[in-house]
Amino acid sequence: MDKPSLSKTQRWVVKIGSALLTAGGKGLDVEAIANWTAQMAELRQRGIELVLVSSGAVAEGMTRLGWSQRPSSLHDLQAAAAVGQMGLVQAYESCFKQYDIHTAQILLGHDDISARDRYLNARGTIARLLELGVVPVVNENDTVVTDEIRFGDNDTLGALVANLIDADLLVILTDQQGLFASDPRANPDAELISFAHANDASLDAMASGGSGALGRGGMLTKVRAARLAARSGTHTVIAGGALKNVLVDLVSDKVQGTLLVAEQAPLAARKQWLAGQSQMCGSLQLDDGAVAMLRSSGKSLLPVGVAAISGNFDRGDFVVCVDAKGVAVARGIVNYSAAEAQKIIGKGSAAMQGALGYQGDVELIHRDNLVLV
Ligand SMILES: Nc1ncnc2c1ncn2[C@@H]1O[C@H](COP(=O)(O)OP(=O)(O)O)[C@@H](O)[C@H]1O
Ligand SMILES: N[C@@H](CCC(=O)OP(=O)(O)O)C(=O)O
Repeated sequence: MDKPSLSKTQRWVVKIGSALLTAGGKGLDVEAIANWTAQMAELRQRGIELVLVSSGAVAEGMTRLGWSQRPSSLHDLQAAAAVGQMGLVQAYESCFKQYDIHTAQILLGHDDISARDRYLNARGTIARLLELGVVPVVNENDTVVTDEIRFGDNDTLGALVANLIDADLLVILTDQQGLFASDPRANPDAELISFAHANDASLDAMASGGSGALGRGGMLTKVRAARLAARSGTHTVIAGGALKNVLVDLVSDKVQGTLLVAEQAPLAARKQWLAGQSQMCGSLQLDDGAVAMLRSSGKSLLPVGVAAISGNFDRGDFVVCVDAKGVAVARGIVNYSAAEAQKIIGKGSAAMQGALGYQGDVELIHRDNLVLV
């Protein structure tokens, strides 16, 4: 297996864990946050789009509330998270401000990723923030989640965010230098794994040592996150957050930690996932021009190229695109419900707002959500 070069990666999710952020439970490590921020500002200058997934709300809330032991009651945990989240976003906002970079707070729950209309909204909003040069700071929406539906650890959330935005790279910063052949807290001589395939099943046994006192998932959730990220073609680096230049060095392929490689590139992975969907909720009948355009140019499908629709689909559902004879041409995720689509088909972009009563997406199906059949 060849080692991929990270120098051309363009969209990163950086996940910073509780164990690192809170200096072993002594409050937010502001110096460390300033250091990561400086590195991320440099990465932004080099044109890399960044989404930060930051843990630490519960740990910081505990410090602010004077609690020395992690509470077990759900509402205590949620209260601590709500208090601590303020500290987290304040810290990032003031550090990034020194580099004239805006931050944005995004709190996500399970439904925001699994419900298709919310998924499209989260994806669209994050993409827009990245275009605007903003660094979104993501955490789980701890205040409202229940045990059954919480991600729990932010490694999983980081991977889901990487899937959501088709990131090229997920960087998981933690308190160890990477994945070791066994837990270095129990076995100080364990060897650092520098490079492996994300789907290598032997990694699970190495990572089974549990988490530290403040972290949630330990190394196992990081390995599983790498596997999840690989589904959207995202490579993962697990590295020690305290190491000098750990983020910036990645651009020159200096990986100070463990690189877990995905097999496919993000767009190819997304197209394969789209092609594998079989449950279609409706169909769009395209005019000849739109059929030719889709086949030749790979552009997005605009409402103007659709002659008729059938089925009772919602925003975020899968639909099949057919030609005038009913032959399938493409399939994809539609941006409008059937009722809304009915109002805008055949219309140019300028007329859409009048027909809908609001300004929505200009595409009926975005090119990234469309695959030819
Ligand atoms: N094979 C391993 N290699 C490295 N660390 C491991 C391994 N197995 C278990 N761990 C533990 O995982 C911990 C990091 O996970 P965690 O405490 O959840 O931190 P974070 O808050 O950064 O997610 C390390 O402190 C380490 O003790
Ligand atoms: N949402 C939680 C994060 C949970 C957590 O600690 O995750 P992790 O850092 O991955 O072990 C918080 O901000 O406290």
